[in-house]
Amino acid sequence: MQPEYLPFPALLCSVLSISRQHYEVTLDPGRALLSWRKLRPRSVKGRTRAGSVTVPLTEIVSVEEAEIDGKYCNSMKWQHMCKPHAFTVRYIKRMKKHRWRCGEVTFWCSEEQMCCHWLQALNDALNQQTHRPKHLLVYINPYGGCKKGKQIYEKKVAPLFSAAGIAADVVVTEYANHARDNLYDVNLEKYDGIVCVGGDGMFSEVLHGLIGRVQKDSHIDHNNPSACLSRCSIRIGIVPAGSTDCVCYATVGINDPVTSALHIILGDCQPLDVCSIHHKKNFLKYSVSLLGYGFYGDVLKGSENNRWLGPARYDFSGFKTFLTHHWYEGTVSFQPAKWVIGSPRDNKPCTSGCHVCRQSSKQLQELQKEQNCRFEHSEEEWTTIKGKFMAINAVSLSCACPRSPKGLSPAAHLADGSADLILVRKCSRLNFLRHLIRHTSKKDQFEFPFVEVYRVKNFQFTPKHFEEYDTESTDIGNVSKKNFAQICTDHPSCVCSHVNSSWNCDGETLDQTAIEMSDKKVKRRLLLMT
Ligand SMILES: CCCCCCCCCCCCC/C=C/[C@@H](O)[C@H](COP(=O)(O)O)NC(=O)CCCCC
Ligand SMILES: Nc1ncnc2c1ncn2[C@@H]1O[C@H](COP(=O)(O)OP(=O)(O)O)[C@@H](O)[C@H]1O
Ligand SMILES: [Ca+2]
Repeated sequence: MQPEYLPFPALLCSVLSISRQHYEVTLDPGRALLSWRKLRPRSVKGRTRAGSVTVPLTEIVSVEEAEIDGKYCNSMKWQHMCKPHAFTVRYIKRMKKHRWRCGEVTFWCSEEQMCCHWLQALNDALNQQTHRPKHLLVYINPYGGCKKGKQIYEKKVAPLFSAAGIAADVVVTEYANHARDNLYDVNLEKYDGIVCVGGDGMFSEVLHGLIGRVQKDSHIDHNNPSACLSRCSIRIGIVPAGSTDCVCYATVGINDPVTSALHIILGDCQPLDVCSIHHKKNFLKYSVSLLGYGFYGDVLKGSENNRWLGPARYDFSGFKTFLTHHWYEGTVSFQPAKWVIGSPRDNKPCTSGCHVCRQSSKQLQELQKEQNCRFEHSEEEWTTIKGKFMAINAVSLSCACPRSPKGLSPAAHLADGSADLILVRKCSRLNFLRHLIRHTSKKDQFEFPFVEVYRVKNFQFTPKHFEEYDTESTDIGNVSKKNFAQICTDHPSCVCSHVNSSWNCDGETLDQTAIEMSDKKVKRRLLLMT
């Protein structure tokens, strides 16, 4: 049978076979769809099965000529054909809860010419997807999460990359910060994207390497809190293999390596807010997920010696930290993010293509143009709150993760240029437990008199003992440490070890407790391939 073909990109329609059944197969370049429909639908219990499948061309993973083994050639079915020809299409199958799988279908053609024509048309359609990566640099942390990063990549991700014709240069890290250091030397122009196989800590390492490298190449001093950073044009993809995986979960909706690999193959792209943390004029770190003092800082500190427990170290340490029930005194000051159109109390989570992010970042860009990027000098009011806190959390995204599917701030936006600042004031142990439990249910965790949440563009925190013993010295950390040591010597029986907590910055402990965080957006935005 001759295909009704017209020159590409006209519609292509043929009768082909799938598993010995005849199907009408249509490639509609105008609507960017590939569909197949059974020609003789079978009746099951009196009902006719539709037997029709439609796949957007943007969701085709690969197209290749099928291997035809002897079994098929000798089968009765194909004896009437002098030589059967077939091609296989791999495509995205959407499952429940944002999970993706790779579906596969082999179409059998009666003639070689027809098969070639279909292969040509489908490959032309795939070649038009120019945003798809062809060459990736992959960093695997073999010690993250359950120590299965290498296995996950080799078994679940590499075969998909290879089927999609993606070349990957793989580096299995040998020490912490190996990937970060490597990114300063590597020829980035060779790659369309970087993939990190690991958790939030590993993502943060790659992010620091990439942002740092780009700033170094552009001679930008990241120690200057008001400097406008150069934009990174290369994307980072995450294959989840860590303990929390909240960057992956909050962007993709699930922490599943196959789903992430498929998003990477399609070249999906999600901008992400990145904030920078400084202590006086010294750059400390960037953060994309949680910057937490008090409860989450203590959970992280307590988990460090129990890394052998894998992801369970956080549960163990979380339980112990909850029992100790420490609160910390200090001053938080912040400026609200006035350009945003959403609020942390909204009830819609941010998803890909979110209009709140689009609108907010448009308004932010206009504001930045007006202010010529000098955010720190804007005249807007600072709100100052002095108090005793169980936890101070600043999140640039929801921080949804398997432990808390809606996250620390369910309505936080991935790319609106703001962070949500959550203040949990000193409260009873029972009340704190009620607040924590709400993270695991649909109930509002902010609906307590001791919890406040603000959408901010920046904030500063000074622990009480820094306020009292701070000097004008630039080396504030050392001066305050000295003073702090003195308090402890003066009061051997006091609870000084509990006077200060530490900051948990995307799973890393910061050396400083007095910090300034600013969320400059747009210029610091990375493209995240998830
Ligand atoms: C009684 C039930 C209480 C349940 C409370 C659940 C609250 C969970 C909130 C989780 C927030 C996670 C924020 C993410 C932080 C990550 O960046 C960080 C590093 O991740 P990784 O590199 O993958 O290890 N993870 C953490 O700091 C762990 C926090 C765990 C808190 C229990
Ligand atoms: N080969 C390695 N050995 C030890 N630590 C490493 C190695 N590679 C990366 N790291 C560090 O491990 C930390 C945690 O990694 P991550 O993948 O986030 O695991 P987890 O989610 O279990 O914390 C990161 O801060 C990263 O810098
Ligand atoms: Ca945000």
